Amino acid sequence: MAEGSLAGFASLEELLEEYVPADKLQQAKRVIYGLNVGEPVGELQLDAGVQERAKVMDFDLRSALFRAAPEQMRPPRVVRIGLIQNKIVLPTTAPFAAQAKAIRDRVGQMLDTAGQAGVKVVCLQEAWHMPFAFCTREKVWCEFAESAETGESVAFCQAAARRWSMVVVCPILERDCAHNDTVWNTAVVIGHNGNIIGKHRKNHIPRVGDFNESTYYMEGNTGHPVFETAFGKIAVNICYGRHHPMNWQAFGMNGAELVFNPAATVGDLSEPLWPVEARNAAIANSYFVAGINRVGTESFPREFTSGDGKPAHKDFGHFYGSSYVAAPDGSRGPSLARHRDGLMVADLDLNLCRQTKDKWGFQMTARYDMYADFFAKFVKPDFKPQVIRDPAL
Ligand SMILES: NC(=O)NCCC(=O)O
Repeated sequence: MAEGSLAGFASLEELLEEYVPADKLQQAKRVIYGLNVGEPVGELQLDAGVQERAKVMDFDLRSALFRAAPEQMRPPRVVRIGLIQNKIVLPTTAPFAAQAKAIRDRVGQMLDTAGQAGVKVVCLQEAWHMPFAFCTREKVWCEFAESAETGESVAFCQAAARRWSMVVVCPILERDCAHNDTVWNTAVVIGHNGNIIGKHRKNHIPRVGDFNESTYYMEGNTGHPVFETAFGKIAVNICYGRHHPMNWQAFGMNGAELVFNPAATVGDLSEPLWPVEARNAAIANSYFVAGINRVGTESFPREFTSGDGKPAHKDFGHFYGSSYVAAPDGSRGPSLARHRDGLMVADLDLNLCRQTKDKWGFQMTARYDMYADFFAKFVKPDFKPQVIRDPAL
């Protein structure tokens, strides 16, 4: 059985396809994956050359096609997006520069395949240019941090953006030299001309399990920016920020049509949450969400503990990949493999965002003023929870 697979399968879809008879599978999928404009989410016919590259370069290649209803007053606004999940290439004991270069070389293969497939906006996984060493609490890993403006990984993505006229979302460990060498967890958004449009710093920093990230960086100070690109209004909610509904909501209120969630999370902690959270955010905020999770198991040279009673160990556990796209109408596409590098290519008709708003009206039934009032009270030291006690107790 392939290491890191789901009981020998690349994904839950593959497992279901093997065991559920075709007529019943259709019904099961309708309930589990939803319908997009009344139909199962489609698949793209990707170029044979693109498929061949994925085979030769040994990465998973999957696709999804999300439609919107035709409108009389607006043409369709279809954008082709790409999600890339990747393992580290060299062991974490290798020289740091060699590790970083090997990852760039590997991700470059998938970025170029995305470009060849006609992708116009691509997003990489959280801190894609390095091992996710934040479990260790060792400060040596800060050496991987780089400038969001001039860093090597950013320059590498800028070159890919120029080569393919493609927006690239490049999540890095950032070193802000202009502010006294401060370290941040940041996504740099690169325009299709290779220019830097802006950056977003991770808003919510985990303190759960081995995710000892607060040893390295603080909560971000960039708010909830939406980046207006040539291909749509996009935002980035970095990993653990997906557990915070208001974080998602603020990106939506600033006008996002597509929110990427570059992540690094492991099976034991969050696998059952993963298929729910991006999809729920897409539904609640009437925008598309693309979740990209790291893949593979990364072992570190020295043992660490996280104060949770577990014996000292050298790895986080398995990063389960399973990147996917969810649509505002509640439908979702297939997952990339749980155990392999992968590229997801998806066509999204962004008209579906406004159509869903018009149908469900969440933006008009949200009662923002009521909640603004509640939160204003909640953050005051004299806040008293509104609890009405059963007088019979
Ligand atoms: N990278 C990161 O924030 N991971 C936290 C774990 C999780 O949110 O599943």
